[in-house]
This record gives sequence, structure tokens and C-alpha cells, in this order.
Amino acid sequence: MTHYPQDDSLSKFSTVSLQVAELDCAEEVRVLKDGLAKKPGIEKLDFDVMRGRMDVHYDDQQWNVHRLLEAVSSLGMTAHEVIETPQSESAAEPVRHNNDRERALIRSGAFLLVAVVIQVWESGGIGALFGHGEGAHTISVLAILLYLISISFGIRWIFPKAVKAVLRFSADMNLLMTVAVTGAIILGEFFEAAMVTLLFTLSEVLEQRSVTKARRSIQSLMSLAPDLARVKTETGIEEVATDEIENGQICLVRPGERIPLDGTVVQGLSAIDQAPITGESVPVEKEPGDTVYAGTINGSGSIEFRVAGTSGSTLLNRIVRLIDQAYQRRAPSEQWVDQFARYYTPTMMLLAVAVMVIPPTIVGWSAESATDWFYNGLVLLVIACPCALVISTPVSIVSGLTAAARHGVLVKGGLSLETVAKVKAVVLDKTGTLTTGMPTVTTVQCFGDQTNDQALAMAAGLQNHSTHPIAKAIVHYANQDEVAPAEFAHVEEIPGRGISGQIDGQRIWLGSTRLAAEQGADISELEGIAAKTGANVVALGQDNQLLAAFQLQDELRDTAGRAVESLHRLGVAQVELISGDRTSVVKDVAEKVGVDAWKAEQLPEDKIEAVLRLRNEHQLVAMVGDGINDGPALAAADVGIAMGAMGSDTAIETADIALMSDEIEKLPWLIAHGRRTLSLIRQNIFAALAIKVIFIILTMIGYPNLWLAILADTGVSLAVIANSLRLLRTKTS
Ligand SMILES: Nc1ncnc2c1ncn2[C@@H]1O[C@H](COP(=O)(O)OP(=O)(O)OP(=O)(O)O)[C@@H](O)[C@H]1O
Ligand SMILES: [Zn+2]
Repeated sequence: MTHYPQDDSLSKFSTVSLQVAELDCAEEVRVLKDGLAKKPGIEKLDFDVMRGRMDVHYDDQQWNVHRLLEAVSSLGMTAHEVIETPQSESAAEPVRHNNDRERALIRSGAFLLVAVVIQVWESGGIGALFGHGEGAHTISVLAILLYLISISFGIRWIFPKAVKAVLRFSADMNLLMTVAVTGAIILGEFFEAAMVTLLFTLSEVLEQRSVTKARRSIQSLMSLAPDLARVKTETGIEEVATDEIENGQICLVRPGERIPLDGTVVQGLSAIDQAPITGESVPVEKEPGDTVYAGTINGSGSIEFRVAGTSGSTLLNRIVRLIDQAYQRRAPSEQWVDQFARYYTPTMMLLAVAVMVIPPTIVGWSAESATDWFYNGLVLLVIACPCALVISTPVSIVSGLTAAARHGVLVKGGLSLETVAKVKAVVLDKTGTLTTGMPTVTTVQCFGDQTNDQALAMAAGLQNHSTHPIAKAIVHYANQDEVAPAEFAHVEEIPGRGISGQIDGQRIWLGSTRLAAEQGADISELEGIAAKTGANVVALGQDNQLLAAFQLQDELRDTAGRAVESLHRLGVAQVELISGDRTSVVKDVAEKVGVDAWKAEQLPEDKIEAVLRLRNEHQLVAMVGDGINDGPALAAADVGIAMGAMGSDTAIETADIALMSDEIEKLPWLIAHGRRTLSLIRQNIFAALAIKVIFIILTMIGYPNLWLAILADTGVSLAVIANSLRLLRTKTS
């Protein structure tokens, strides 16, 4: 049968990045989502409010960029396409800062001030500003004019959005503000109208500033990598811009300088401060063969290193890019607030209208009662403004993510941060998590007629193809004994068991006792060795013949016990150790670190099952692993946390959270940090709602005041922002 490509099978998805001029808060995100996301052919929308960007993933059979731009403008916004050049790589681009609005704020404030001075001077007292309801203050045309100019500066940012809200038949805070300001002008309360506008603009500016601030503190990470590097060339040493340096070139770094690019040390010894990436306070000794990272700080030795990759592909670059993406993922608490505001705002508007209309209808309409209740209704509108509520959560989340990154913990979104805060059970992998993950070969024992060196050459030859910690240990051991690894063909890794390959037409395997047994080998001798020494034993064999056994010892991290204790202290109900290693080894580790339960000789699929079982019992489960033979389990957990992610690209990309350093004590820190972030969010929401309730009550019992209401709201916004930014100052545990 012949295959003809079907029309719809040809349809493809494309992605375009749009710069949307009006996109600067959650409100616009909602509008764009409502207006676009559900249209056929729109696959996905991603927002980056801070840079005013929207990425559209669309079906290019149904849409093109031109049509997308039209769709955006039909929602009342203007957009243009962003063409990414390698240099304008998202992370490197400076955070957009809306200076226009700040300028408007200052002008609005200046005119307000002059107007106030004139009004007070004309009427001979401050009292003129605050009385209301009598309808007629003595106020000159000049003062009125100045107030109106002040208002016009601020309202320019609010009014267009309010109109669009009306056109969409929805109520948002811009509409609330516009109605309140217009109402106040109608009542002749110019001072209050101007004050409301000014304070509202102020809180919007503050929101933007604070988010920018949190973001900048990550971007300062980026600027850590120097722009110039000294490169070895045929003619000598030259200073070259880092983005012109190619893979494989040799760079020189003097003591105290920052490493310009990622690479491998080829000469020199030095201790390098990796805190910018890992948050570790202690410098790490580097020798030829070790990896160095862009942005880290060289200690007292001079080193030469061979560049790996380019300036765009450094670990630092990737981290900043991932954090950038993390900012865009909305946390559950953010969604909750959005959802809340969606009903809350129109409800408050209806309530305000009710206050304006119902009481005068009951007591009888008179000029006085109408004005009074109209004013009360306006106050209610202003109190209703949800802005403190709407800004609090994103600012907290962004600060929380940024603070974590500065401690060497890469959290890939607000959701992960909130989940880790609520974790009830933790599954730990052993190798690389509780132990250093750098086992060493202690003994080699041969059973066949070849020599130790021949066995070692074969083992090292196979292990050259593996990234398993055991593989590294065996290769390293062979290197030390100056044994050249044998060349293998058709090498296959057998997850959770070992590895096999062909040499001289023979199939050779290497792996756990379980693998040996599955190959039909007699494992009684292996069991004997393992029982005697308590070490991990790896067997080398051909068909069902045992050739050699390697004993390996992996050291426990000295902080492992304390970390488990901290987890218990934080109220984590169950800490389990799940390992692919032998029972005797795992049992020993489990007892030393004090976990609640342990399981040994677990295959990758068994590890998934363990995670699923714990999810049944404890709901939220975190799995911590090094990404080797536990990737699927990391994915099955509510939060997958990769340990020592610095060396492993896949761990960084796939885990929900990556602990860049090899420090297990970052785990309890992270849980505590997540809880701090959550509790800040709750405090903020509570404060914002509490102040509203207080002012509603004040209005009800007859102390309505328009500008005090908005002052309170702005005050809460400010407090909430300051509260959230506190996260940026958290210290490493
Ligand atoms: N590449 C390999 N070379 C040699 N042995 C291997 C290899 N991969 C797995 N094995 C064997 O399989 C066993 C299980 O491996 P696995 O990676 O699942 O767990 P582990 O590293 O022992 O411990 P943990 O599960 O705590 O990380 C190892 O103990 C080892 O005996
Ligand atoms: Zn507000």
C-alpha cells in the first residue's frame, strides 16, 4: 500500500516571540489568554510579564505572524515580533524597565503638590482638603486645573485598559480606579481624585520595580562571566572577546580572576570558588582533567584550561535561562489569587453600586443623601482594588526562586517551590546522594586464567562507555595501574544491572551479582566476598563464566545523617532509602544515617514503584537522586530533585529541582525555604484582605475616606513587596 501524506498530517507547529507593549501585569496575561488561548490552532501561550513578552506556539496552517499580531491588536494591545539573535539570548538581555510610567508618576506628584499648596493657601487651612459631602469646597479654577493635570498623567496608564475592560464586559482594577476617580471629580473632590490616581500609579510602579529587582539579582549572576579571556594562539597570548572563542581553544586564568568559559583544566592547580553556581562556601580543588565553569572564581593558582562549548552554552548561561523560564510558570497560589480577583472585582463593583442606590432609595432621594452614598460607594470601589493581592504572590515567588538560585538550588518554577514546601515523604537514592558517589576500587580478584591486568583492561574498556559512578571508579583504577582499556564493540548498558559488549567475537558482561546470576554464573563465591567485606561487588564475566570480581567502597557523606535528622525535625513523616546496591551495603548506610525505612537491590522500575507507594500513603513525595538509574523515579515523584547536578546536563534539564552542589544538607534548607516563601505569600494575602475588611467596616460605620482607603491599599502593597523581597536576604544554612 502506498502512503500519501494527508493534508492535516502536514500541519506543523511554529513558535513566535511577540513583544507586547501593554503586557506588564497579570491582568493583560488574563486578557491575552482569554482572547487567544482557546482559538483553534493556538497550541500554547507562554508569558514573560517582566520583559513584556508572549511566546505563541501555533499551527502554521491556520495562523501566521501577521494574523497573530492582528488578533493581539483586536484585544486592544500592540505587538511586534521579536527576532532572537544569538546575542540577544533571553538571559543576557537587560530587564525592561518602564521609565515612562515613573516619569508620569513624578509629574503627577509635582502637579498634585502645587495644587494642594494653592488650595490650602486659598482656603486658609488643611481642613479644606478633607471635608467632603458638603459638595462645595471653595476651590479656585487654577487649583482645579492643576489637579486635573496631575490626574491626567496617571490616568493615561489606567484609562485605556479600563475602556478595554468595559469592551470585554469584565471588571478589572483599572476600571475600578477609573470609575472612582471620575466619580470623585463629579463630586468635586479633586484632591481625592488626584490622590487616588497618584497612589495607584505608585503601586504599579512599585510592583514593576520589585519584580525587576528580584530578576536583576539573577542577572547579576550572568555578568559574572568576564567578557574577555586570554587565549593561547600560535603567536602568543591574546585577549579575545569570549563570544569569539571556539570550542577546544586554550584559555589562561590568573589567580583571583573569574573563569570566562566552561572547560577542562589542562595545566595548573588551584582552588576555585564555585559559590556563584553551587552556593558552596568552600572552594573546590581543581587539577588537570577537572571541569571548570564560567563565572566561578579562580583561587591562588594559575591555570590553563581547554574550552568546552561556547559562551552561549555555559552552565551559567543555561541556569539563567532555566530560571528565566521558571519565572514564567505560574504557581498554584498565583492562579488562586487570579481566580479570586476575577470574581472579587466585579462583586465589589456591584456592591458599590448597591451602596450608591439602595440606601437613598430607602431613606428617600435628596441631593444630600445621594452625594453621601455616592461617595461611600466610591470609597468601596477604591477599597476593592485588589492590587496588593495581585502583586504579592508573583513578587514572593520570583524572590523565592532567585534566593534559591543564589544558594545553588535551581528551582524550575513556583509550583515546584510550593510542592517541596509541603512534602510529607522523601525518597533518597544512595549512591551519589547519601554517599559521595565517588566509589573507589579496593580489590580485584580473578577466577579465570587471565591476569589481574587483563581483567582490569576489559572492565575499564566496558566502563569507558558508561557514566555510572562505578564505571568512573574502575576506569580511574585502571588509569592508576597504567592499564590500557580494551576496545569493545556493541556496548550496551543494562539499566540497574551493568553493561556488556563484544571483544574478539566474545560477549563480555560486567555488573551486579544479580546480573551474574541472570547470566547463569555461579555466584556463591561473589556472595561470599560481599558477606565478608560488606562492600559492593561487581563481577566481570563471559557467558556463564565468572572472570573477575571488583570490590568497591563508597564513602558516606559526613552531612548525610544530619540532613536526615533535619528532615525529621521539619516534620517529614517518612524518609526512605531506595538503592540498587547490595543489601548489606544499603543496610549499613541506612542504619548510619537513620532513615525510617530502606530497600536494597532495586531496579529502576522498582524505584518508581516505591515512589508511587509512598505517594499513596503520604500524598506529596520528593525523590532525591543523582539521575543515574533513577531518572524515571525522579519523574514519578511530585518533585524530582537532582543531586550534584553540576556535572550532569540531563539532571539539570529533567529534574524539577536541581541541587547544583553535592551538598545533601541543601535539601532540608530547600524545604524550609519553600515553607518560608509559602508563609510569606499567606501573610501577604492575609494582610491585603484584612486591611480591606477594616476599611469596609470603617465605611459602614460612617468614616468613609477615599484617599485614606487608597493610601492603606498602597501601604499594604508596599509592605507586601518589602516582605517578599526579604527572601532575597536569606542566609545559607
Ligand atoms: N555501569 C555499570 N557498571 C558496573 N556495574 C553496574 C553498572 N550499572 C549498574 N551496575 C550494577 O548494578 C547495581 C545497581 O545499580 P544502580 O545504579 O541501580 O544503583 P547503585 O548505583 O548501586 O545505587 P543507588 O541506587 O543508591 O544509586 C550496582 O550496584 C552495580 O552493581
Ligand atoms: Zn490597589
